[in-house]
Amino acid sequence: MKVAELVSSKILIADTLSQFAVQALLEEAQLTPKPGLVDSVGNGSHNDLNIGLMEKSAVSLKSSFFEMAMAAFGQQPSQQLRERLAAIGRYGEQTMLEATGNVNTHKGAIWAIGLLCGAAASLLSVAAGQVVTAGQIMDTAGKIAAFNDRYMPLQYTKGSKVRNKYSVRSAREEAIEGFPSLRNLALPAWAKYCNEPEHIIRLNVLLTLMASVDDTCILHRSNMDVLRAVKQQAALIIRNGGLGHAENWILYLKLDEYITAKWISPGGSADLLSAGIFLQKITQHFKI
Ligand SMILES: CC(C)(COP(=O)(O)OP(=O)(O)OC[C@H]1O[C@@H](n2cnc3c(N)ncnc32)[C@H](O[C@H]2O[C@H](COP(=O)(O)OP(=O)(O)OP(=O)(O)O)[C@@H](O)[C@H]2O)[C@@H]1O)[C@@H](O)C(=O)NCCC(=O)NCCS
Ligand SMILES: Nc1ncnc2[nH]cnc12
Repeated sequence: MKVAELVSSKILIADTLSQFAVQALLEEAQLTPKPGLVDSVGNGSHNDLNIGLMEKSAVSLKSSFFEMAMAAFGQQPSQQLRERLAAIGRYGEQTMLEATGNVNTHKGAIWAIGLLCGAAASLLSVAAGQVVTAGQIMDTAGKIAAFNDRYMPLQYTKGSKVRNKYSVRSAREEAIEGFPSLRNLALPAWAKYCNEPEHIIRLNVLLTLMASVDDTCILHRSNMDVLRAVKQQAALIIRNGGLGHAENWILYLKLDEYITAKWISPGGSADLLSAGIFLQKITQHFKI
């Protein structure tokens, strides 16, 4: 392949990946109704968020995802790649805060989708016609995340406060372990409910994640008992066959009432849902 062709194919792939990333964020935000989360009809347990802000945030992140894909082309997982993606990720966080007037809309999603975007670009640049699976993308993302970022500023984040208090799998471990919640729960749930309408599949995937994820957003605003109660209620709906069954909407309504009463938000599960939508788009488009 000539240099000009190579550069334009890289740009095309990076553009496609970053478009998919933004679409995944938009589709997660617009999925309705979601308990405690912003959706098309309400702001969930958030005084400072709304659907317009979520959409603005998603669109603002396009160039950051594009840069992450470009940075990863032709690269194997390495400390250098980890640090490059981290610098772009921090720039993305800044861009998000500027777009939203300082409200955190997508920090967890920038992390998860940013790593997956870089991993996909890295694999697509060497695969040239070979099969690349969602599993390989998650493995590669995990390997990148496992490298140390020497330039990470010391921040006392909500996640770090929760990690000091409880032994949990937060956003950090989720990525380093190669996204077990996506791999073992979300993607199998997609396959299991594949004959349902798309919005029901996605709500069932969200519930599947909520039944298991140690969501530091929930833990930071409440405690382990509340997280356990959320997990149990979400798991019950899934055990009963999910939201394709009309009678389970009563349980979903109860879960929503509980989440609203406790004023909590499953933001970590929402991020993993958008990461799952992103992987689905990649695998469908690149037929991998
Ligand atoms: C490694 C980082 C993810 C930082 O992690 P850490 O845990 O230290 O930091 P947090 O600031 O707490 O952010 C983590 C966000 O990840 C989401 N999340 C939570 N639990 C999980 C989980 N178990 N698995 C996966 N993901 C999870 C969650 O994001 C969503 O919630 C956000 C709203 O959160 P917040 O504002 O904190 O809470 P609210 O209650 O809404 O606020 P108030 O209204 O009360 O004020 C929302 O944004 C969702 O996205 C957590 O917030 C990583 O970010 C990092 O190191 N970044 C540096 C750059 C980098 O290295 N990038 C690499 C390449 S991209
Ligand atoms: N829809 C949503 N509402 C609130 N926080 C979120 N974080 C990610 N998606 C979210």
